[in-house]
Amino acid sequence: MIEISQLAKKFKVENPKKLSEQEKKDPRLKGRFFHSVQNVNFSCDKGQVLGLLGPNGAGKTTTLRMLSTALQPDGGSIKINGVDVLQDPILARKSIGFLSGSTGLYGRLTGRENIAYFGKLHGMTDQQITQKIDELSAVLELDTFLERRSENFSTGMKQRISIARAVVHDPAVVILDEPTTGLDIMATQTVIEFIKTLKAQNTPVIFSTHHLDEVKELCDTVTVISEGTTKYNGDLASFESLAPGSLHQSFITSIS
Ligand SMILES: Nc1ncnc2c1ncn2[C@@H]1O[C@H](COP(=O)(O)OP(=O)(O)OP(=O)(O)O)[C@@H](O)[C@H]1O
Repeated sequence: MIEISQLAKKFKVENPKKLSEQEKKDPRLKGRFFHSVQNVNFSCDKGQVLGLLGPNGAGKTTTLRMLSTALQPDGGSIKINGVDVLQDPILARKSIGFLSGSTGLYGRLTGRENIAYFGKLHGMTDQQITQKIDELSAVLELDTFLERRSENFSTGMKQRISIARAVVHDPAVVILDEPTTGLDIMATQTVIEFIKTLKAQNTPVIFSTHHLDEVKELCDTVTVISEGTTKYNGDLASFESLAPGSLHQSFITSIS
């Protein structure tokens, strides 16, 4: 179980001229600070998949980066099974598997070496790493490129290795920032099936997306954030019933 309460993060605006026109008008801009995340709340239980939705710039990536401990929050709490991970970053790194949109692979290493390197950082033995890579290779369909250097991988290959790398240590919670962005139909399906496998193993999964069809297929619960604030939290059926017709309409209703 992961519980996020009143999470907040502001950034100092070093050069106001560099802000986009939209950011200049955004109520989150207060003096020299841009309050990217102001009050985000949600929770995700064992065996649940939570879809994190929001318009561009809503604060989804900033929120997920705080959950992964890559960013230090200015306020709020993040608890895994009741333990505040901000008090114990080592526990957090052990407990959370995080796929970020920006971390690259080491091009000179093979797919297997990239995954194994992370396994070693987590203190796994060679035997544990080999066994886990075999398991992940089967579900993420890595076998045809696992032994190749990753420098020339396609977007889909890179993403599948990155996902394997994020979960090699069997984390208690998995957090995926836009896991299917830029992927073709086949690679998207592989990632969707992988999320279903995690769910079947009872691992809570939180993923951000702009694809409402993925939300319909995968999610038990939905959180919508806009301008750094949670606007909606609820199960998929309640989200669907926000507006008859389509999830698209439900999304619009939730942020308006
Ligand atoms: N390091 C930073 N310094 C200053 N502003 C930042 C920083 N990181 C994010 N922001 C700003 O915070 C806001 C939220 O960004 P964030 O990337 O979290 O949004 P998002 O919901 O993930 O958007 P998208 O759907 O486009 O990926 C944006 O206006 C962004 O420019």
